[in-house]
Amino acid sequence: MTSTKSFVTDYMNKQRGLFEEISSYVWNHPETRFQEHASAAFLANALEEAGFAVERNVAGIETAFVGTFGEGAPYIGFLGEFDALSGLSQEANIAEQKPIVEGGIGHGCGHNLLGTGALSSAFAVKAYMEEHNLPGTVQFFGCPGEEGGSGKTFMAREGVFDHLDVALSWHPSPVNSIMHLSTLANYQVYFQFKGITSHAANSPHLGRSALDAVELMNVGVNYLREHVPADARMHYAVTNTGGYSPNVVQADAEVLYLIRAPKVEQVDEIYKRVCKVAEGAALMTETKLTVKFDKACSNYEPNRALERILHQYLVETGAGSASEEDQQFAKAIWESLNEGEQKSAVEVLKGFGYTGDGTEFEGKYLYDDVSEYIPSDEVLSGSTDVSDVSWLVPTAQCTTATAAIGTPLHTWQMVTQGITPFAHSGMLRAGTAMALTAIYLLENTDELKAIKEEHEKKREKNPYVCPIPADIKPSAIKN
Ligand SMILES: Nc1ccc(C(=O)N[C@@H](CCC(=O)O)C(=O)O)cc1
Repeated sequence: MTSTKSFVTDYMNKQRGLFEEISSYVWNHPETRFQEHASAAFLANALEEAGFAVERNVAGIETAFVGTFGEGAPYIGFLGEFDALSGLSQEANIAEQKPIVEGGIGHGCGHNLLGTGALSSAFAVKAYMEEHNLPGTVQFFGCPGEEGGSGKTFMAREGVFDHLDVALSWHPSPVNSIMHLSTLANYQVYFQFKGITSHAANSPHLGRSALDAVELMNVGVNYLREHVPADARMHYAVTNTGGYSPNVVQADAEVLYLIRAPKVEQVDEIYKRVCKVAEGAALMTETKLTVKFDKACSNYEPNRALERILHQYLVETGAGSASEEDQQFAKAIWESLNEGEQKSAVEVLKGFGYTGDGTEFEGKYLYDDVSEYIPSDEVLSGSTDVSDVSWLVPTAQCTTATAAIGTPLHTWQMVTQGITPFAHSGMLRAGTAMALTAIYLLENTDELKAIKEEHEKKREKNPYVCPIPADIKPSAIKN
């Protein structure tokens, strides 16, 4: 074992209790986008107690913060998330669906681990820098509202990441791998229709139905679906149906669209066509349309030179080992998955960058290896606001096994596995691999050259333009 590796692993082992406490606190205080007040405060206070200078209210967002240690270049940033999802409240450590709060919030994407794992890297790098008098700056970015909010894209718009030399992050999953796939860019937009109320039986001819407009818009978009690129996605949620009275013509209705495609330009083209469909619906129903842009994010741009280094340290960190109890729980989780979920297990792993064919999982419920790194141009059918950072700064992400093979994101199974010893071990392996990568770059600043060259070559032809218009502010959701 190299002395750097033993320094970082010893640090993680000594501080494991603290990191488990932070991750468990965030898990126990699930909060949706831009309302993560308890989680953000807990993480920011932990940074301060560890000796970081903390700036709160970053980019005008109450739950965004940055912790900084050191001075001058190079600047290494760790990206941490901590938001949860509505409708996913779930008790911990049981293999059956059981909400803590009926209809409540839960950590269905493992962001309690994500934020704490990135924090553990920042802490370990600071400790190493102090011990070895290493110059440079390490920063932890507290990034709120990843789920449906694109917090980082708003932060990117305000220039929060501009000075960084590299950014590192990770995501909990069932596999140990580099996340080398690109992701879908997206726009999220509200379409609001305003009509005229009337008695639905007595004077229906006087009413103009906003709800009809929403329905007609959705029908129109469902026809449009055939005429967009195959990998584009258009989802919607009706966020206002106009009330609970069928005998009143609904004068106000609203639908929220999430439009995705591999490139921002494609999303923009589809968006303009969706707007035409909405205008058509307003014309048909004689209602007034208001389009309210909510948020957007770009597609992810991987940096292969940085990924290669992160992979090397992920391999060096290893896959760890699971206890008999971890194995038993993972088996019970696998058995709770339906046939479709079990059949999709390998596909789910491939989305996280796993490059094998799944044969080595025979008879296993927990992944016990580190996937080979074979970068590909494939696109993951999902989005992340890490993408906007990746356009500005060379960025790499790893993933570590924190859950049973087959566990899909955004499910109660993901929530219930969020604070197990196995999940915390995975979190600290990601923390270790990212910390080792950062220390390597701080000690070998020449290596930054190739990483930056790769980044700049892409940006020369295609500079970053923030996909969120300048006047749009982050918006929370009602729970
Ligand atoms: N490594 C991952 C990062 C994010 C996600 C994810 O589920 N993201 C949300 C983000 C949605 C949004 O951008 O609003 C999604 O795709 O629906 C999945 C894997």
